[in-house]
Amino acid sequence: MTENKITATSGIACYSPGLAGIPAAESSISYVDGQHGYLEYRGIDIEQLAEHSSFEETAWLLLYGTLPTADELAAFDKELRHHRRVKFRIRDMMKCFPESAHPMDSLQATVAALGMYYPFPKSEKGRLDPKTAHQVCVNLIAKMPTLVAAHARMRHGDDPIAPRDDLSHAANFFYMLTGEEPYPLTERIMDVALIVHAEHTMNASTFSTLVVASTHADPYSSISAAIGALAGPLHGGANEDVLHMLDEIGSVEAADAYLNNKLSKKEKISGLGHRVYKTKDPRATLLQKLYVELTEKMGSDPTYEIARHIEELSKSTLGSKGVCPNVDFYSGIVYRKLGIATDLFTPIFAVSRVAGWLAHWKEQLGDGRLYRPNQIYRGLRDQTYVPIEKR
Ligand SMILES: CC(=O)SCCNC(=O)CCNC(=O)[C@H](O)C(C)(C)COP(=O)(O)OP(=O)(O)OC[C@H]1O[C@@H](n2cnc3c(N)ncnc32)[C@H](O)[C@@H]1OP(=O)(O)O
Ligand SMILES: O=C([O-])CC(=O)C(=O)O
Repeated sequence: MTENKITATSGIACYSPGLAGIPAAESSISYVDGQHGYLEYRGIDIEQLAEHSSFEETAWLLLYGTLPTADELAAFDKELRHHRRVKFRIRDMMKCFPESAHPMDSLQATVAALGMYYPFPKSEKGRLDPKTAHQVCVNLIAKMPTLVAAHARMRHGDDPIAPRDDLSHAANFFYMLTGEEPYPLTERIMDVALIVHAEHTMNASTFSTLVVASTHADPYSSISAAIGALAGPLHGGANEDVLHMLDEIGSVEAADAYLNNKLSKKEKISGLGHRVYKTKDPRATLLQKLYVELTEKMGSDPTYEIARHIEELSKSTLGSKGVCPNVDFYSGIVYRKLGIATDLFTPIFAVSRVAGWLAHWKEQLGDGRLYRPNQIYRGLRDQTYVPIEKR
């Protein structure tokens, strides 16, 4: 059989597993310097945005390329507040989901369902009509927090909490999740977490958005696909796994043995490593600072000490490979400190990242081409069909 195996390589320039290092688009939305641990949205350092911006303003920056004027920001904020509610039929549909459903699965399904209620005009598929595109962006950015919070409550038999239009995006999300209006520090921390997760070049979920969008499928399908990709433990799902890992380790004293055991079995440590960063992810540094800020008011807890110890230990075992904490390493520790359930960490990531996904969707609609890469065929050729009785 092996002699019949052939490799058809015609037209294939090169093959890079996981498309590592292969540009999949030209984009002007964000920039990463993976050697120095540097990230910019539209040319602005993420640290400056974390310090001075809000999620609403950052979302506009990503979507429209420049910081909004005061009037633009006020109008955008008003639109977002206005579109937070979701139709009761969507909530009824969610009531039928299993209580054990993972919130990312619920979010993926409900975002796909939104597309049935807000059909994308067929005449505009593949052509950017700025007004329609803007409406899609507002609808998804405004409604995704409501969908996440509604599922989080309904799975416990509680009624969803209606969004409030007197609260900021971050404060309203926290309020719908917990039933409590956040303290100013909590609101700021949620806001910064949303800012720093909003965009990250050609990551797997953004690429998924673009692959689906490139067929001129509707944007809700594209974002639903992106949510599916983000959920995986090698991508956004790692923020949940980090907390499971830290809980499993249980104490600083047990961290060394845990790490060595994992590495001896060649298993990956959640929250460490990145395709692009070969140093500590700047977002991990920012999220760690947020946690420290929180502890000044609320005290620290052992989970953080275990995480810090893992980071220290990994410097000697994995540092030479450039494997360092990524954005998912410290985010869950922050969310847990705010009283948020572990399986909601990745949905929070999605609520933020939808801004980046939509910015890429808009950018590609302008002049994108169908994604249709090649493959290296390694199967059989010229086989003859054998009738079933002769096999
Ligand atoms: C928002 C985000 O998506 S951030 C990433 C979230 N994902 C995680 O935290 C999951 C854990 N990390 C990983 O699985 C990986 O680092 C990924 C998937 C993020 C990146 O993977 P790749 O770019 O394909 O790197 P690759 O797997 O080739 O790793 C290169 C080397 O570093 C090692 N390595 C990478 N990550 C880790 C890790 N988390 N733990 C231990 N070793 C690791 C690999 O074993 C490999 O070693 P080798 O050269 O001796 O074989
Ligand atoms: O860029 C990546 O591959 C993953 C990542 O950090 C992100 O999406 O935020």
